[in-house]
Amino acid sequence: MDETKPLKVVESSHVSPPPGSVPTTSLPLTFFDLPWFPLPNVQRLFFYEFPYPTLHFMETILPLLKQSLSLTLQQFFPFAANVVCPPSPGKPYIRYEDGGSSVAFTVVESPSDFRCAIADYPRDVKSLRPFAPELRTALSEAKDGTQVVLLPALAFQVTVFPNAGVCIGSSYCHVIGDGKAFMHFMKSWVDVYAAVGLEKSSLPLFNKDVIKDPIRVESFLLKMYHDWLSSLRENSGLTDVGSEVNMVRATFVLSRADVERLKQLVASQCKNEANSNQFHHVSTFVVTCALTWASLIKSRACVVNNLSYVDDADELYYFLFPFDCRNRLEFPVPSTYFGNCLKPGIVEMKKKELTGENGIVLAAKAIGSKVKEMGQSGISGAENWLPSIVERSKTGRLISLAGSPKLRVYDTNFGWGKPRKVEVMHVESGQTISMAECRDEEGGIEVGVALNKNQMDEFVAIFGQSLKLL
Ligand SMILES: CC(C)(COP(=O)(O)OP(=O)(O)OC[C@H]1O[C@@H](n2cnc3c(N)ncnc32)[C@H](O)[C@@H]1OP(=O)(O)O)[C@@H](O)C(=O)NCCC(=O)NCCSC(=O)CC(=O)O
Repeated sequence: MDETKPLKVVESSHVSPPPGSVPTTSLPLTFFDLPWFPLPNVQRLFFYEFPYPTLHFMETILPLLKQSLSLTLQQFFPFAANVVCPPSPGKPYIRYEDGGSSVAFTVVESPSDFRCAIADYPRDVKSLRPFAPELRTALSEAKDGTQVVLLPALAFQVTVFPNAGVCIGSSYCHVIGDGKAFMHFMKSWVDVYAAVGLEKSSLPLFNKDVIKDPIRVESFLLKMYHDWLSSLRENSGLTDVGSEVNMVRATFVLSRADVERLKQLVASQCKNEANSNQFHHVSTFVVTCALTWASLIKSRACVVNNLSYVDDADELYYFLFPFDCRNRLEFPVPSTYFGNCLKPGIVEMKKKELTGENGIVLAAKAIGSKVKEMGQSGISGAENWLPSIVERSKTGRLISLAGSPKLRVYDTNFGWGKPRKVEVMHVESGQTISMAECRDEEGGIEVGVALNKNQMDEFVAIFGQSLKLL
């Protein structure tokens, strides 16, 4: 059932803004953009029901899809550009060239089962890979003869499952922008496709000067960038998202009622505390992260402790989540700001707390406090953001979060219905979980998880049991 059958390439092309519509332009990168160089590209798959033959898609949908993409790229030109990576001591930057920059756009046909592709149940992590486009790093020669690495910003692959569905697979370079910037672009594409047009007030803002760097974090991050570039040249390739054998991925859906019950559980425990008058941040996001993180560590403990007895109850586990800083800093950054504007929130808890009876409540309190604290701290301590992630990820006990219910990925409706399923590929590393709003119920939430088969069995049982006991 998980077997993926070979694809047939139907069309291979490139889409760029209309010729002459965007002048050749360079944009600098900020200290929010630089940390993303070593990280994998973001691959997001949007699956739609489309019960028509491939020819129907090619004749009635594809021309307008490409034309509207071209017009949208005119407003979001960095997504048609490259990140230029010069050797030390050069600084990387974004470069768009009129007549030279474009987005790879491929159409393929798949004989695979669409229902299997959009399923929630655990499936081999490899089963979705054929639907995600690759972004290929290139080498180019600068005017002075030095070789520079070029990272393309974005690529699309549309997969048609004849008489069943289509998948718009995207791959973008995180250095260009974060999830908010990417979803701003996707929703604008939908509006242009539907001939709604783009409001001037909702156009992206490319002014990188809005990001202030009073403590010069950039200089430290540039050093890290040059180290990364050297290793890239030595290994002649980008870091791959490695994944173990026997890894499966699955989606877990929490209904609005599940979320409400979780919130009540946490709120009632907080009320019983001595400092009950203290405000606790008990949002949908917080309780969902708490349930998932606690279930993950419990399931890992079940699998590991079956194999050997290890006294690691005091060992620290880490949960990393991104915090969108737009409109939340010492200086104004508008919500339409294009680029990266995320800071990391890291929560740490002892294994015995997370896996204990009260693990979900303790995790919710820890994550909620961190969200609250981050809302007040602006960019202070920015020089420690990256080192603290690197240090903790070395332990193998760091789980990070991709996506957010606020990105509203299911609003990406081109006119043939909202997506049946949206998936984030790099969940498959097993170190990252994904989160999105629930497709079918306002207030519900979806979580994407990948684990080895044994741990997934435990996780399914623990996660389900926790919800039942609420
Ligand atoms: C730090 C946070 C995760 C914390 O989220 P919380 O929901 O706990 O807290 P909050 O202050 O934002 O919201 C609290 C309450 O206010 C309401 N609320 C506030 N703003 C809202 C909005 N824009 N839309 C809907 N609801 C909103 C909610 O009802 C919520 O309660 P309730 O929910 O209970 O009703 C978030 O603020 C945030 O920054 N999210 C964005 C993260 C992001 O951009 N991730 C993508 C990373 S890029 C990436 O990973 C790559 C990619 O994805 O492409």
